[in-house]
Amino acid sequence: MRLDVVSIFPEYLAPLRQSLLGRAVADGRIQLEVHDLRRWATDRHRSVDDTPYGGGAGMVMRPDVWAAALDDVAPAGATVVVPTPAGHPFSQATAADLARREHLVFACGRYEGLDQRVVLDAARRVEVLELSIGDYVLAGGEVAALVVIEAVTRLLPGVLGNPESAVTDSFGEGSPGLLEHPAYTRPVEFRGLAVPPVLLSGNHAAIARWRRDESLRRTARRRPDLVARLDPATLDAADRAV
Ligand SMILES: Nc1cc(-c2ccc3cc[nH]c3c2)n[nH]1
Repeated sequence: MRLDVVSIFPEYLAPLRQSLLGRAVADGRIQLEVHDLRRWATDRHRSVDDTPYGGGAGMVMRPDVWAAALDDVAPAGATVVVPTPAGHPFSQATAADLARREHLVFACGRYEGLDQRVVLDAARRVEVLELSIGDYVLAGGEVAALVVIEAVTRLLPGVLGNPESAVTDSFGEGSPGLLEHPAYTRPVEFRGLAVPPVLLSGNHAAIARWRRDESLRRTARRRPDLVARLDPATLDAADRAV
């Protein structure tokens, strides 16, 4: 997979060169290039924004600068991801879809965002996805791009340390729509708090049952919206007894 990220704060994307992802980039399993949007600015002040038509607070990012950048960075076949609070909700399913693509280009806005014609123009030749990572407002698209890139690249074979956890995590394909059960490690007692005895029993069926029950309980308590979306066909009699 190739990743290109365009931003006026390229140093915001430095975390992409850390940890497991950084190792995948360093050894070429993932190609990553971060671009400073000002490279495509045309005036001597290298400006990238202007006042909004129709008035209102803040500045809007100029279409000419962004279009020139995407013309260079997003060839036919690339998928352009534009983080925005007004985007389609980003989900694990979206991450799985993006993980199957060859080339992702992230257009990270600042100020009040990109002139909408940047999206309209790019959509004439490549797929453009406007994505929201949640119903809260950030100061720019860089952090959202980091979130999407991490969620996507951890699904790529050979990037994540333990491929199994990509399945068993909350929202993983192994338990679609359920929150992950609690996890424990040594010591067996910590500050007066014990590990649930079933986890020490060696009874794998009982452990699996306990974990499933905990996932169901946790999901019912914290995310009733997910319970409402559960496919009843995926629940067995023991699930229904929780
Ligand atoms: N889900 C979410 C995305 C954003 C976001 C994305 C891009 C820009 C550009 C300027 N402010 C931005 C905010 N906030 N919250």
